[in-house]
Amino acid sequence: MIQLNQVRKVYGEFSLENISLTIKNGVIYGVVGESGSGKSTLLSILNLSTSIDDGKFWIDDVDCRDLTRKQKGILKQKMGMIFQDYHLLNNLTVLENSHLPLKLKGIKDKSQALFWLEKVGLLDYATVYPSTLSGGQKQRVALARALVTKPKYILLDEATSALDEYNAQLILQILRDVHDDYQPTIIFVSHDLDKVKSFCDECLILDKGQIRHIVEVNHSQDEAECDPYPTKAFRRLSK
Ligand SMILES: Nc1ncnc2c1ncn2[C@@H]1O[C@H](COP(=O)(O)OP(=O)(O)OP(=O)(O)O)[C@@H](O)[C@H]1O
Repeated sequence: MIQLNQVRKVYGEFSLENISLTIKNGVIYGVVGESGSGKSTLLSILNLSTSIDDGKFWIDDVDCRDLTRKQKGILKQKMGMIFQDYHLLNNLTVLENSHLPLKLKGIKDKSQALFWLEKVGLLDYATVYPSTLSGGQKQRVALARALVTKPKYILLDEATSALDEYNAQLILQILRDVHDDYQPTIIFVSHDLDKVKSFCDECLILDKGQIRHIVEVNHSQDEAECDPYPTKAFRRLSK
């Protein structure tokens, strides 16, 4: 479980303020908001890449404010991350990129990396280098790399935004299958409201660095039957 209590992060004129939330184990949690609302900043806090300026923050009951390098490493091993710009290593092949998180754990066996490359439809590309791939293919390699350790937390920063609808749906379907398989917690940052509404169980709406609303998404409920405030907020954001 992830808990934030009154978290604050300041970047010059911009600040994330009063961020208090609980992300329960196994939930698919959306973070949505306009450009510059602080979505990536929040994700990089959750990913332990950015320190907080104030407030409290726990992952699995571990206080994340003053972690040693070793403690951070242990928590990070529970995470698989997809970055907005993929973060693939261009000097490694597709297979080596996908295998990297296992290699860092001392696991030489590449069978899991091959398994995930097949899942994302890129087995034929195992020996090529990322620079020769399309954006959608790079994103699928990033997905294979994020999933190869079977992480407890899967963090996705605009993982589908740069993709055509076919590739976006492919990635979402793989994530749904993974979620059905072992119920990881998935944190899905996006400005695409339709995808957040169809994919997530719960959704945080960020507005200028502050929580505007936390919405439980009821997939069986018609929008007209939903609480009018979040519906309005969704509409405003979708303009
Ligand atoms: N490392 C950094 N150093 C300085 N300012 C930063 C840093 N990271 C983010 N910011 C600032 O924080 C604000 C929020 O940025 P952030 O990337 O979190 O927003 P976002 O909602 O993810 O936007 P987008 O949808 O465009 O990716 C912006 O004003 C940005 O310039």
